[in-house]
Amino acid sequence: MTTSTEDSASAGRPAVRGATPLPTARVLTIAGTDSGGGAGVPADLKAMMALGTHGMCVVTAVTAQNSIGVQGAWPLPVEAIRGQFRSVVDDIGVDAIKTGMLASAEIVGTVAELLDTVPRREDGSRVPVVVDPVAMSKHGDPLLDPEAAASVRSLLVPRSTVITPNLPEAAMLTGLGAGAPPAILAGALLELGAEWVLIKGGHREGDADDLLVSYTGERHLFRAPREDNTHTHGTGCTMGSLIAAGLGQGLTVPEAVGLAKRFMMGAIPAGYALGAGIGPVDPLWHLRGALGEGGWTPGPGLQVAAG
Ligand SMILES: Nc1ncnc2c1ncn2[C@@H]1O[C@H](COP(=O)(O)OP(=O)(O)O)[C@@H](O)[C@H]1O
Ligand SMILES: Cc1ncc(COP(=O)(O)O)c(N)n1
Repeated sequence: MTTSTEDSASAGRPAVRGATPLPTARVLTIAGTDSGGGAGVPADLKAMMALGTHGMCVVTAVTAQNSIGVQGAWPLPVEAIRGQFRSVVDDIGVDAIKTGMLASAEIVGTVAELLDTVPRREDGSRVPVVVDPVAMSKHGDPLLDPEAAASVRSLLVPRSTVITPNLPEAAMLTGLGAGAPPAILAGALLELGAEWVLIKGGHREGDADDLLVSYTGERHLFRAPREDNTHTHGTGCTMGSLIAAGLGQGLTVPEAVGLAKRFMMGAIPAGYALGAGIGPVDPLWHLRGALGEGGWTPGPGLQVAAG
């Protein structure tokens, strides 16, 4: 989208100089909201924007949530989920999709059905789908009905390009203990039909290493030291959305995970205190320096000419 001062349609209006580059990809999150702004849809949209993509959302559930916990959760009727999805996909289109909190077996089934309606890309390949199998908040509050785990396993895992469980989620989906080695957990998820599995290391002891494996036997270990910051609300949502943003821009799965992991190493130390509990990770950490001491000033790409 470029705005030209010569454009006759803009005659008489203030001229906007400098082209605003088109976002490089349209990325959709299908997830729950977090009224506290730290996880779920707000985190996803911030992360998608952080990598320069256009973020969009299909809200599955509304949560009353803050730094202390989840005080309430209201799944939306499936018609509302179908309606949002059709609005986005049928007009705007999508280059990558990420799923987060899906709340119930009925919603998981609806989302699986909707994913099958996404048009293929020009080269005939499927639009990549990142499945973050959100089951519980950092405070330990449930975000998925226990009986819905079976639907995630049978309907969503086989439709994923990459599934990104933390250790407890991997244990829930495989029936193995959270103490099982990441390679064993990943192998069991590949058997359920995932193309790629990323076992995240946020919940383990020691370093925050993440293991990525593919059904073809490719294996990558993304190593990172554990940051001594308790303000990690939204890390999983942010990571999944960054991966989707990378895939939407044409990166391979290992490239997108590598980019996301490097980006998280800036976002996690920048997590900040908010409320009395766990504050949010900061997907926009890289903009902070640019804001300057005196507050925001227009950058060179956005200059509004006088009159
Ligand atoms: N304290 C930490 N230091 C460094 N990396 C972390 C930390 N906590 C989480 N991560 C990383 O953040 C990403 C999200 O993981 P995780 O926190 O396990 O997800 P979730 O929010 O789903 O539980 C992973 O790359 C993980 O390794
Ligand atoms: C709506 C919603 N989606 C996902 C999470 C998980 O995020 P976290 O594990 O950081 O609490 C959450 N708390 N709320």
